[in-house]
Amino acid sequence: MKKAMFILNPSSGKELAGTYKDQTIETLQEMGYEVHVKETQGEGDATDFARQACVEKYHLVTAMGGDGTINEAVNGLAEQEHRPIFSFIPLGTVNDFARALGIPLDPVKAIEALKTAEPRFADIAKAQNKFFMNILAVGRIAENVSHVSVEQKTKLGALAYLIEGVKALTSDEETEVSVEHDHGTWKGNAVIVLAALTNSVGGFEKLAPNAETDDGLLHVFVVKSAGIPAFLRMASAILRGKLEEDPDVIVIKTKKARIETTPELSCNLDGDEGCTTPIDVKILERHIELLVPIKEIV
Ligand SMILES: Nc1ncnc2c1ncn2[C@@H]1O[C@H](COP(=O)(O)OP(=O)(O)OP(=O)(O)O)[C@@H](O)[C@H]1O
Repeated sequence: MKKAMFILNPSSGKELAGTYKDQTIETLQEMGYEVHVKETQGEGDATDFARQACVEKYHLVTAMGGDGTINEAVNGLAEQEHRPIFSFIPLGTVNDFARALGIPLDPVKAIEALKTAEPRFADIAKAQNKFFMNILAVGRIAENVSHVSVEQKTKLGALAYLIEGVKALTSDEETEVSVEHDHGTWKGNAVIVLAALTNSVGGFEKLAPNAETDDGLLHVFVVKSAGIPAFLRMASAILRGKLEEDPDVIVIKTKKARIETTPELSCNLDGDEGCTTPIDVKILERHIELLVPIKEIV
């Protein structure tokens, strides 16, 4: 019998994993899997469980939780030789990866959709020794957002970025940035550098409207330091899906990049604090096989 590992984070989102646990187990059993349930207790557990599923040759890993839990599970799968098919039920506050893949944000529907989902390969990326599926953000804004409390982020959502952006622009400290990519090097003062793999970033589904989950590219946006009016104009451009057209935004499509900053800054990976500059980032094309609902179900 095929084996599925079901990893759930009881603390994610509104702590509702318990409510959806039985429905998920039953659904996976109906799909023909012998289900092994693993509940996380803290940081790193989802990574360890996913890695164990690879070593023990599971066929499927299903994770239930927020973007943090999904990211941890992917980090467990990423470097293993045998990688089970991966699926997930979003329970977080932002759920960017689910938005990008058309996985329903309502957990009941997402579980139901598993029954008719089909496997599809998706890119992930590696920044230093960590993997991400959605977004790498480097800059004073990103660093500050990493330190915003979970409660505030839940309450403010994307507004947290706007507030930190205005704060960064009103401080006197400039950040010199260099982005070395497949086609050259960009150097200048910037407030934030984003490397996106999918169209949905921070809940904005139009930040990188052209990014596909399997296009083999990092969609890099360098937001130049051009003053508060320009920053607010760019914030509005993001909402309209027109960031690429802004004169103070540099758009780079590349398979790898080296991002350096002066001063040194920590980055934000899929919403959580990650490595420190200089950062080497590269795409791992179609690296994870995902169960994704067919369009009609969504
Ligand atoms: N049993 C647990 N109790 C408390 N924290 C846990 C537990 N299991 C895992 N964690 C922590 O939860 C973090 C991941 O949370 P996750 O991102 O899934 O939920 P969220 O913060 O509600 O969602 P989002 O990221 O969308 O806001 C992990 O990094 C881990 O440290």
